Amino acid sequence: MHMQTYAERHMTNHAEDFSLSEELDETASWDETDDAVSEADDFESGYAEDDYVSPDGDDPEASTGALDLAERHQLRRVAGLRTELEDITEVEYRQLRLEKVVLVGVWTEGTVQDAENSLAELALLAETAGAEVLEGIYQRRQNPDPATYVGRGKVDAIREIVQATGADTVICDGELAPSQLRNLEDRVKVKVVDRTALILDIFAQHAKSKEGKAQVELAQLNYMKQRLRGWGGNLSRQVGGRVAGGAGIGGRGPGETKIETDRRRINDRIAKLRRDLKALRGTRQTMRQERRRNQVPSVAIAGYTNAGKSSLLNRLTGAGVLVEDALFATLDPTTRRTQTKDGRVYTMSDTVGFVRHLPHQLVEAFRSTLEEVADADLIVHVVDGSHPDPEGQLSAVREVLADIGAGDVPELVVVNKTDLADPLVVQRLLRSEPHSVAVSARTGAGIAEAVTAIEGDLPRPAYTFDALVPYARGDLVDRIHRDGEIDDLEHTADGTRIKGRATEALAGELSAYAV
Ligand SMILES: Nc1nc2c(ncn2[C@@H]2O[C@H](COP(=O)(O)OP(=O)(O)OP(=O)(O)O)[C@@H](O)[C@H]2O)c(=O)[nH]1
Ligand SMILES: [Mg+2]
Repeated sequence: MHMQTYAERHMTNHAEDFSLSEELDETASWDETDDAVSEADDFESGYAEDDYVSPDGDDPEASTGALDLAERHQLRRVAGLRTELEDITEVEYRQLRLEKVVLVGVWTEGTVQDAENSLAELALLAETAGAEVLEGIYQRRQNPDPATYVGRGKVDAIREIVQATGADTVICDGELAPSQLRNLEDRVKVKVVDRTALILDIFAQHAKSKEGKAQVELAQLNYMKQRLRGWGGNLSRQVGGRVAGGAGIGGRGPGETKIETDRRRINDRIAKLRRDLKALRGTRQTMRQERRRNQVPSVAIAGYTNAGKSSLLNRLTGAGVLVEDALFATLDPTTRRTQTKDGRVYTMSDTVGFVRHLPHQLVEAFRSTLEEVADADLIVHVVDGSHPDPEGQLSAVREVLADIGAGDVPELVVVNKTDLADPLVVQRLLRSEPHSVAVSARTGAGIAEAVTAIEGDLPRPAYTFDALVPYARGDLVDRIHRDGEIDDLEHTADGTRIKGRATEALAGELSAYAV
């Protein structure tokens, strides 16, 4: 898509229009307090039918393959409106149908450059979700307004921009309280969504596997549950008027009873998704245990979205994973078996990209996927050296890593896109990150060094041995090549004399031939 060019193409900086001196704003708030959802999740009730995910479904490790872009874009248009509950989720999330949007940010700290980067990222997210960005504006304020996010005086200015540009949606650069969304909608007269909803929408569009879809839906429902009442009134107006053409879904007036029903159904659905995910997790754990039993080392490629993680996996293993200039192209982890130069087998996995302020609902829902990162023997942390703020991306990723318990896993920083990046920036990153290499996944520059660094970081087999393996046991020699490390090998009259390191199981078998 439009990575580097967005800002030049579209962005209108209205920071000056919005006076830089903080308006001493009205402090009164006209809205009720945010709804707290008191109902506990009901794990026992729920639907008996098992129509969504089944534990024996997709192999979670199977490659999702190179997914055709056209096919994916089609997915977004297919609305499977099967039940009333799905009506809500589909309409609110999968089918946000953001067409023409105005972006609004509140800039509370950092430099002008930070504020612009943040809005440029929001624009990329919006474009990834399928929207056309008409205008991006931000306001300098000490804090977002508790009632309307931007200062109330500025809400009128936004309404004017919306009217002048013909936008149908306003996207705010943060996570807003339900009341803020409602108040803004009331005053700007079009749909208002926040960054969290936008990211959830992209995930919903991109999820392919059963597990991925279930994880995203769980995150969406948790997000929506807190906003039922907040959005109830506006929902019928928005959906009825704009999306559904006044009929069908939008025809329902979501009264208080309706909201209670919806809430109960959401809780039921959440309970079911959790059960399904637990079953899927079982399959995944079995595989992981299998790997661990055989002591196959694992490498997880992690990093900011669009850093080039999938490109690197392809370059290193020929995996053929989807690569796209879009945010969150990869949602379903792909694992590949590969070998060191001396023949040791290890696995390498691609993972979902991270982003600043990754919605906590997503971190929660994707926890089982992310746990694989925490479980890895090495994290290859890919960072886009050509991005305006690579250091910011490194620390945003490390925050998520710490959050999922991967803070202590050894890390190799791979500065990617050196073909595009400013060499001075690359040098700066290599200096500030002591354990790092620079590569271009596109041209292949630096890949050999990266491989050497990765192989050097793999855990070594724990047991040393010195054995004389008879020629009849060629199978053992093969296994030493695959699972062990060879320091010295010599063909003698009586067999192959090998010194090296092996896993516990292999060392046990070799003890019969110990010298
Ligand atoms: N110029 C250049 N572009 C690259 C390089 N590596 C990746 N890209 C491009 O960057 C974009 C993102 O690459 P991906 O490999 O999909 O990135 P990712 O980190 O897997 O992204 P997500 O899965 O969306 O989080 C694609 O357009 C790639 O072609 C590189 O070394 N140089
Ligand atoms: Mg990817």
